[in-house]
Amino acid sequence: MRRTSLRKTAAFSVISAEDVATVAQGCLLDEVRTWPKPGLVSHIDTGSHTDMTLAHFEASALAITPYFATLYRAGYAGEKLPALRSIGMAAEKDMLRATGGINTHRGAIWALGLLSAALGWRTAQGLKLSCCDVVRQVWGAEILQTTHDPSSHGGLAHRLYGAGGARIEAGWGFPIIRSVGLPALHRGRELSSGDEEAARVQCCMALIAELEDTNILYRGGMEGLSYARNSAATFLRQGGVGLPGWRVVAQKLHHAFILRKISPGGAADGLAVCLFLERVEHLR
Ligand SMILES: CC(C)(COP(=O)(O)OP(=O)(O)OC[C@H]1O[C@@H](n2cnc3c(N)ncnc32)[C@H](O[C@H]2O[C@H](COP(=O)(O)OP(=O)(O)OP(=O)(O)O)[C@@H](O)[C@H]2O)[C@@H]1O)[C@@H](O)C(=O)NCCC(=O)NCCS
Ligand SMILES: Nc1ncnc2[nH]cnc12
Repeated sequence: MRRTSLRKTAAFSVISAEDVATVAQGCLLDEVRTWPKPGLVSHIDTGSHTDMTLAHFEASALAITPYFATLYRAGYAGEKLPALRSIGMAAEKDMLRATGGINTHRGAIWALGLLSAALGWRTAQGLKLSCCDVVRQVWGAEILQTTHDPSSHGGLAHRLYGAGGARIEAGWGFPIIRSVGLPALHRGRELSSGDEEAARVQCCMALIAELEDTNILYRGGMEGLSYARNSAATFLRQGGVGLPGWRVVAQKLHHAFILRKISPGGAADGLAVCLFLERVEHLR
């Protein structure tokens, strides 16, 4: 396919399918290469996980990259949700093949996949809508109607705790990403005088404090979720990455999550989504 260069319109940039895929890959790699994120895998350690390492995330990110371009093209062609879902499921299969059966990026395929499709849709329509609004307006109703697989971890969290998880966030146009994640990323830069890793930690903590993360619910129940939210909120209240010695505080929290074996996979995906939105919408 012909590669188009970035071209700015009055409100949003036009970005090619290949560029979207490259940006998505960069965001996934930046997410995993952020430390300390409580309970999560990074280049330093494997957090609460005994089955996944940085290498799994890198292999997975490489394997799923082409699907973001495919989803962009599907959005450009005006495809409905079922067509996007079959591409997303093929991406999940390749992820599992690359990781030897480990779920590294299921939530990221979902969110970044829908947003990639939204960028394609918006380019084709020439409309000045944010890609989060495109997801909500074009596919939101269908997304909110999809039923939970009762055997999935998300399905279990929905049945036991009524958690909406990744579907609700996407169906409503990523409200927590927009109202919590992106402002925290910007605030993190201010607090740390532009330290990008610190900004990513601030963003991840803010998302942990707000999201109803089905990974935490699955492993730690409601008690685990309350603990995770409260402790991340305390970190932020105490000054977040603006606090002198914040890395030591964040590292302690990381170890506390590891002791409880909880892992905020939804917040990790949310961090990648915030980076993606900044980069494709040129918010920064
Ligand atoms: C519609 C789906 C989202 C269905 O998924 P599911 O029913 O599982 O729904 P959720 O649990 O809500 O979400 C799936 C993943 O999304 C991440 N997530 C969790 N909470 C939230 C939240 N509140 N908001 C947004 N996103 C959230 C999370 O993904 C991350 O964690 C995974 C790693 O977790 P890990 O701890 O290793 O857990 P497991 O391996 O599962 O178990 P154990 O280790 O504990 O044993 C990793 O994937 C991260 O990305 C949730 O897991 C959707 O997935 C679906 O239908 N997909 C099909 C394809 C499709 O339709 N695509 C559309 C076009 S792209
Ligand atoms: N860095 C990470 N660690 C564990 N689960 C994740 N899901 C997405 N990113 C993750």
